[in-house]
Amino acid sequence: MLPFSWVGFHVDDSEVTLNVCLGKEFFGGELYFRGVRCDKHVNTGTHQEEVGYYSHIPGRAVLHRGRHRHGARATTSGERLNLIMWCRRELKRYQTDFSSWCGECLRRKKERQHRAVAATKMVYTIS
Ligand SMILES: O=C(O)CCC(=O)C(=O)O
Ligand SMILES: [Fe+2]
Repeated sequence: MLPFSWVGFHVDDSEVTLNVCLGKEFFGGELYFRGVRCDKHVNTGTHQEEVGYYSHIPGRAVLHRGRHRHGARATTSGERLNLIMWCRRELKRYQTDFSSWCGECLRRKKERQHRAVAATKMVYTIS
């Protein structure tokens, strides 16, 4: 058993993480999620729609992207036992560019597209 009851905010060094709750009886220990990020944007702010929670249930698992920023709240009583599998393809093929998964990259790309469309509309309106 780990000598602490909470896990700080982080991303996993994995492409996909499988987190299986094995038991036992406990209160607390919820996971909180704050959006997928690449290395460049890992410390950027969280948008309201990216806030999510997952309460562990013994016998159930959650599968999430390693780059999905998360942490675990304190287990306030009892004992929580989880099996965590950090999964990725073989090391030499490990994907390090997560920009296509990153919520911040996607948001910025969308903003650029909107600005381009707005600029095009302005050109058509003026001419
Ligand atoms: O305690 C948990 O359920 C999450 C642990 C975790 O995120 C990790 O070990 O990477
Ligand atoms: Fe984790």
